[in-house]
Formats: sequence, C-alpha cells, structure tokens
Amino acid sequence: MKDRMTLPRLREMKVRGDRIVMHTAYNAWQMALVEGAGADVVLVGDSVGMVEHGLDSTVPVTLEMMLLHCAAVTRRRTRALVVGDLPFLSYEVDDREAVRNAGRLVKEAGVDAVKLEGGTSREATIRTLVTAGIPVVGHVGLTPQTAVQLGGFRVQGKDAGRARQILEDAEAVQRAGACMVVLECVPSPLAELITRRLEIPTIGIGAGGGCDGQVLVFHDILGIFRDFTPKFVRRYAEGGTLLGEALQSYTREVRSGAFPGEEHGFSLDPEVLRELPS
Ligand SMILES: Nc1nc(=O)c2c([nH]1)NC[C@@H]1CN(c3ccc(C(=O)N[C@@H](CCC(=O)O)C(=O)O)cc3)CN21
Ligand SMILES: CC(C)C(=O)C(=O)O
Ligand SMILES: [Mg+2]
Repeated sequence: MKDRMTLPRLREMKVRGDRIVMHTAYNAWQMALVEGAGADVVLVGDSVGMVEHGLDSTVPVTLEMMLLHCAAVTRRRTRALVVGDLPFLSYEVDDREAVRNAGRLVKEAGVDAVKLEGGTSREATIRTLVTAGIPVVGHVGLTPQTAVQLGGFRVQGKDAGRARQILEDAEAVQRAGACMVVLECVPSPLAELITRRLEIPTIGIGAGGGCDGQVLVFHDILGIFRDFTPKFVRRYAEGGTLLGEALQSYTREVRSGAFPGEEHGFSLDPEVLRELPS
C-alpha cells in the first residue's frame, strides 16, 4: 500500500501541471513492465480484444474477458492506480446492471476504477456508479464501442457542432462525478480547451500535448501490434521485429542442433546409466 497512486494525488498533479502517465497492460508480465517504467495509472483496456484476441473491433469483448485480464494485472500492482474498461453493453442496458458489472471488476478483479464510453448519454449511469462508491473514468471523442455510428476509427469534433458536443460530453462526465476523462482522437485545440475548462484530469490519445496526461496502447508503443498504426502513435521500439528475430533464432538452432547446448541438459551418474538397458 506504500506510495500507492490515489485519485487526490492525480488531481494534485493536474493543479501542479505534472503530466500524468497512463499505460495499458492486459496481463501480469505487461503490468510488471509498465510499473517498472513508472506508470501512474494503468488501463486494462477493452482494446485487449484487438491486440490480444485478434478481434477487429472492441464490440465483442465480454465482461468475462475483462475480469480475467484485470485480475492478472492487479496481481502485479505495486504502485499504479488500475482502471478497467467496462465492455460494450455491460453498462447501457440499465444502471442496476452497470453497478453489478462494474462491481464485479472492483470486487472480483481488484480494479480501483472503471472506465466507460460516452458523455451526456451516460451522465446518469456515471452518477449512479459514483454514488455506489465506484470511481469512474469517462471517455469521450472517438468512442470505439460505438465507432460505427461515428463513421469508423476517425478523428471527432472537426466541425463546430460536434466540437461543442464533445465539450458538453466532457462537462457532463465531470458533473456526474467522474474522477478523470479520456479524450480520444479529437483536435488538439479542442482537447486543450476542454482540459482548461475541467477540474478533473484529462488523458489524451490522439488529442495533442495539451492534456493533463497521455495514454497509448502497450503494443503500439512497442511495435508489437502492426495490423494498423494510428497517426497518434509513436513507436518506441520495433518489438515485433526484435521478438520475431529471437523466435527465428530458436527455430534455426533447433533445426541445426545448436540448441540445446550441453549446459541446458541434466547429467546422470554413469553408475545409474550402466544399470539401464543399452
Ligand atoms: N492497437 C490499438 N491501438 C489503439 O489506439 C486502439 C486500439 N488498438 N483499439 C481500440 C481503439 C481503436 N483506436 C483507433 C484505431 C485506429 C485509428 C486510426 O487508424 N485512425 C486514423 C484516423 C484517420 C482520420 O480520422 O483522419 C489514423 O490515421 O490515425 C484510430 C484509433 C484506438 N484504440
Ligand atoms: C485507448 C484506450 C483509451 C482504451 O480505451 C483502450 O485501450 O481500450
Ligand atoms: Mg477502451
């Protein structure tokens, strides 16, 4: 519990202008790596469906999948605040179901907060969850669970009407009692304006440098997910190439007999060997 990140500390970081680092992780070893890299907040995103399960959207992701991935991540938590995404249709049917499902992520999988997509349309649900004692992170702009209605994985808020709506969404999320809000794929000046107007921290992804913090998907940072690379990604390693080369070396050495070496084997007393049939 020592030195654990808290919601008041995140709020203080905004006030002081200290940028918040949100990473994503989907399992225990990824959590160990992002904690080692100093993550303030770790999001177990429903992007897990795309980067770990081979789905081409986040729509089919289930609560059961999120429970397993969140539990694996929280087992390795030492300092970061862990946020779990509520999957599509786990919070939209009614608020009782939303509390029950969010409650499972908190009680069974150990997350500190849940994240859900939507602004004014989800204001009541966010308020209900917060009243029940579950911290909520909002998510506005490009909301991948409803991307079909938004015209795909595209930047949002380019015209005045839609930009105003995204601002209203962010304000609704704050009014409902959310502790933070993700701004995804919105023009940088809009994200900056929202960040200035809100008291809760904003975390940007494809929203420019004016947000209170940033998030990128683990696999995108490391160059492991290469089905597509959004414009807002900076690849800090060619992880796919690096890992692929290591795996090829193993393949080559097994075929050539170079692996395993003497040192990878276990010896047997010659006396014992002599007692066995030849
Ligand atoms: N690996 C991965 N990274 C992500 O950031 C991510 C996921 N998966 N899955 C869930 C959502 C989907 N996201 C995406 C996916 C693609 C684009 C993309 O390619 N966008 C175009 C926008 C073009 C435009 O609007 O002009 C781009 O070129 O960036 C954006 C966000 C963000 N999230
Ligand atoms: C991209 C982030 C914000 C997300 O929602 C996810 O990883 O699912
Ligand atoms: Mg998500």
